[in-house]
Amino acid sequence: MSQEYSVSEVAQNNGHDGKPVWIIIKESVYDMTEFIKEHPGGDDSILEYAGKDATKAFNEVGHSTDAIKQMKSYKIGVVRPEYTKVHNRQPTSAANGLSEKQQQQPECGQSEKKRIKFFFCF
Ligand code: HEM
Repeated sequence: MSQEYSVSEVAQNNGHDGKPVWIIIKESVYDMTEFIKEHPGGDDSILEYAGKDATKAFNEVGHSTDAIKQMKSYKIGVVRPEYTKVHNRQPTSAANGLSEKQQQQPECGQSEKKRIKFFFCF
């Protein structure tokens, strides 16, 4: 089983005062301390998200499949399930500027109860 970290534990590892540089991408926690020196996108782009959720930024760059494979080497664990539950299948949205309303919006056709919303989705 993967090591679990709370969001506040991750936040403490923000690269300040010689601390490691951890980031969250999807529900996974990555230790970027060594990798920032060799990251082709520069250290700044990662340091900006040290201790935070970088999912949106990571996706927006459109990283190659090689980059995605490379991520495995830096994964140290996952974010505690409470985080995933609270953010309702969008565990990484909190630090990415989505409003509460956006975070709560269900995807279309997810469940029986939400089927009624189907019509509003198209
Ligand atoms: C485990 C995490 C990460 C890995 C393994 C990784 C790896 C890479 C690799 C291999 C490239 C070269 C281009 C490619 O193959 O796609 C790249 C480029 C880049 N990455 Fe990352 N990256 C990570 C996280 C991030 C994050 C969090 C950001 C935040 C914005 C970021 C921003 C960039 C940028 C701006 C480039 C340059 C794109 C370009 O020149 O077109 N990366 N990254």
